[in-house]
Amino acid sequence: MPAIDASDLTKRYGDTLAVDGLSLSVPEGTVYGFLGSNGAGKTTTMRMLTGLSKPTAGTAAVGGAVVTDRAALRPRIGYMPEEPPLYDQATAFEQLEYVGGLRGIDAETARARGEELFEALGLDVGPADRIDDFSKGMRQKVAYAQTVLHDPAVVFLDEPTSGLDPRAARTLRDRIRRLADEGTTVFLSTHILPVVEEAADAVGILYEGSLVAEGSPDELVARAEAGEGGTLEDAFLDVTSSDPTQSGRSDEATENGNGPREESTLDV
Ligand SMILES: Nc1ncnc2c1ncn2[C@@H]1O[C@H](COP(=O)(O)OP(=O)(O)OP(=O)(O)O)[C@@H](O)[C@H]1O
Repeated sequence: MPAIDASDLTKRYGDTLAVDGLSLSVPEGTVYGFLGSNGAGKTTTMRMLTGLSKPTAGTAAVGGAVVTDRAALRPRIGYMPEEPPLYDQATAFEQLEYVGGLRGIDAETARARGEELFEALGLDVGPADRIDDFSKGMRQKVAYAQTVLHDPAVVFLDEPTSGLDPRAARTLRDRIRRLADEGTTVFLSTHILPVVEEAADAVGILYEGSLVAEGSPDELVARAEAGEGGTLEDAFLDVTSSDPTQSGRSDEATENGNGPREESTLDV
């Protein structure tokens, strides 16, 4: 059974078709790189796969739980959104204790696991160090630690390395790869293509709500016929262009206008 199994997943906001009949299958213990231009529907897809947004149509199961069954889904997944929820007034360890408490993990276990994770991530924090004094990179590492604290089967990461310096980005990328090598499935959305190129087993490219290309990074590069030295960026630009002279699928350029985002988190 795939770790992520989505069939015809669709989300409509009024006239905006944010995700249009998306089907994908991600095997256990692999990293799936999820790419797409701004507004392509990546966050909407992740919100549906993590039970935060109800699909307009279609079905999906993650870690064996259907996404509409939030009670079954919650313990099996970890989700690090683009702007992770952190309490500025808390210390890094208090943050993990709090999140652990929500997950049924006692404070002592959360603290011990936090120590391990922080060490692995190269995050040097003392027990009194508060999150509001942390750099962006330090915050991202705390956010990552709280996402994997309960050892979920499937982890969703939205731009985990954005704003990180090269060393911090590499540390996180290596952790992501290691997670998958240890059996966790990772769904990784990012605009930073080298991260996907190095960490992902498979890549899906979303364009105006539809999956327009899928394969290993090497396959996508080869398919883009980018020639010697082609990169995932060439492949990405090739399948996400609405310019008929630049894209092999230009005649499919959609009319799904990307309307303004409603300021609402209550879109279930
Ligand atoms: N709550 C909402 N209400 C109305 N429209 C929305 C809502 N959330 C997303 N959309 C619309 O759905 C489309 C897809 O948005 P989404 O945020 O999923 O894209 P994305 O690929 O994550 O973009 P980015 O890379 O910029 O984060 C956009 O047209 C967006 O305006």
